[in-house]
Amino acid sequence: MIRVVVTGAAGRMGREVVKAVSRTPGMQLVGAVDPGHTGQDIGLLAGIGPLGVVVRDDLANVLRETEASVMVDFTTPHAAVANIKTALACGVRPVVGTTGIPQEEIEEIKNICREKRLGGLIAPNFALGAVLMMHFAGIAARYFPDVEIIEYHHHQKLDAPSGTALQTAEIIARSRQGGPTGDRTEVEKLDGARGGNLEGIRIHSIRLPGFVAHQEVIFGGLGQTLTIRHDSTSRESFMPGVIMAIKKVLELEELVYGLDKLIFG
Ligand SMILES: NC(=O)C1=CN([C@@H]2O[C@H](COP(=O)(O)OP(=O)(O)OC[C@H]3O[C@@H](n4cnc5c(N)ncnc54)[C@H](OP(=O)(O)O)[C@@H]3O)[C@@H](O)[C@H]2O)C=CC1
Ligand SMILES: O=C(O)C1=N[C@H](C(=O)O)C[C@H](O)C1
Repeated sequence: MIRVVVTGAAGRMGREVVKAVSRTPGMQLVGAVDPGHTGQDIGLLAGIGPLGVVVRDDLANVLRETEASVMVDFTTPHAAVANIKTALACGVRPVVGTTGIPQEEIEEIKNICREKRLGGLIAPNFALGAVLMMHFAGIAARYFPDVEIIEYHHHQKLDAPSGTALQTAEIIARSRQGGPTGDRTEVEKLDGARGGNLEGIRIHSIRLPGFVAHQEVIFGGLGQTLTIRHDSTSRESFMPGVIMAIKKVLELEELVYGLDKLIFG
């Protein structure tokens, strides 16, 4: 039985993880941490009826008392870094979906995992379709060096651009030969009109009610465009990836970044 603690358990993603873990054979939800909801039954918060797991705010004690083997974190960048370090100190493997964690923190976490020979996973997107979108974008970039990314998210998202857009741009930058074609002499008449710029790849972030998580990667060529689009229409889309990561992290002895490494090797 894989014993799982969820941090950020009362949040939009945390509640979905609570439901998914609770209905997965071979897994047991043993703890829930979310400081704003202490004392409440997490099953009731997640809308699946009482589970007898009460939300707490003392992660280290929860991890030790429950003898957890995996912690799943969907919180904020600052909280996630502290939670991951607490988990590793307790010998618990982190599976992390929180985006916006600074690169230097990821490097430090990598070192802790290596020293302790403990596996961990940080993935900016757990939806299989999004992982494939990034993979296909990497292939297309070999043939189409001109590309821009548009990502669309719900209006309560804290970070921009999304972690997925950043990972997509990094994959494209590694895959394409050189930068965009031609000289650009454009003038930005309104600050930000051309979006963010990661290694010459423009990223545009839309935030509106009505969206969950969506992205288009648009390649432009001579007389043609190629658009690769992924839509998460519900947060259930992330759950098969989260469940897969909980199982696979037990076999890892280092920190892995990106679900693609577990899927494609
Ligand atoms: N990798 C992926 O596939 C996906 C990643 N995400 C990422 O997951 C993160 C969370 O998203 P979402 O669920 O929408 O956000 P929410 O704001 O709905 O949930 C975050 C929860 O974490 C709680 N929290 C804050 N600090 C702590 C702490 N120290 N310990 C435990 N819980 C804490 C918050 O409480 P309070 O509100 O009281 O502060 C809140 O309940 C974001 O970074 C988002 O980008 C989202 C979807 C998919
Ligand atoms: O905040 C979200 O909702 C999402 N965040 C992740 C990201 O930043 O890429 C994954 C997905 O896009 C949903």
